[in-house]
Amino acid sequence: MTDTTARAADLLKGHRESIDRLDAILVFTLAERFKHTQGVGVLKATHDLPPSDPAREEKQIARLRDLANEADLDPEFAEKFLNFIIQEVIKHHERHQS
Ligand SMILES: C=C(O[C@@H]1C=C(C(=O)O)C=C[C@H]1O)C(=O)O
Repeated sequence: MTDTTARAADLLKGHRESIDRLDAILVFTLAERFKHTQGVGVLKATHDLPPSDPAREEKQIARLRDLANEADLDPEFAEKFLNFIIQEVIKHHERHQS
């Protein structure tokens, strides 16, 4: 192995270790978010509120797009990602109501 290859292997290892830690943060963050959305689902089911709130979603998407721009993350990707999560939350809320 040349010095350059060894250095590249070291850098790759470092990046992958950071990626693994960040993936763990993502999983714990998502789990925490779903705990709160489950709480919202229970409140909605017991107070006769609809599973989705499009006005709230619109505000969240606008906010997330701003944050993504600030963080140098593709805002289209950020919007798709949030929408994916919200759709899952709405499914949970619909289940609470049935
Ligand atoms: C969690 C809620 O329910 C739904 C899910 C949302 C979310 O995951 O952020 C946002 C709005 C609602 O469509 C809520 O109304 O706050």
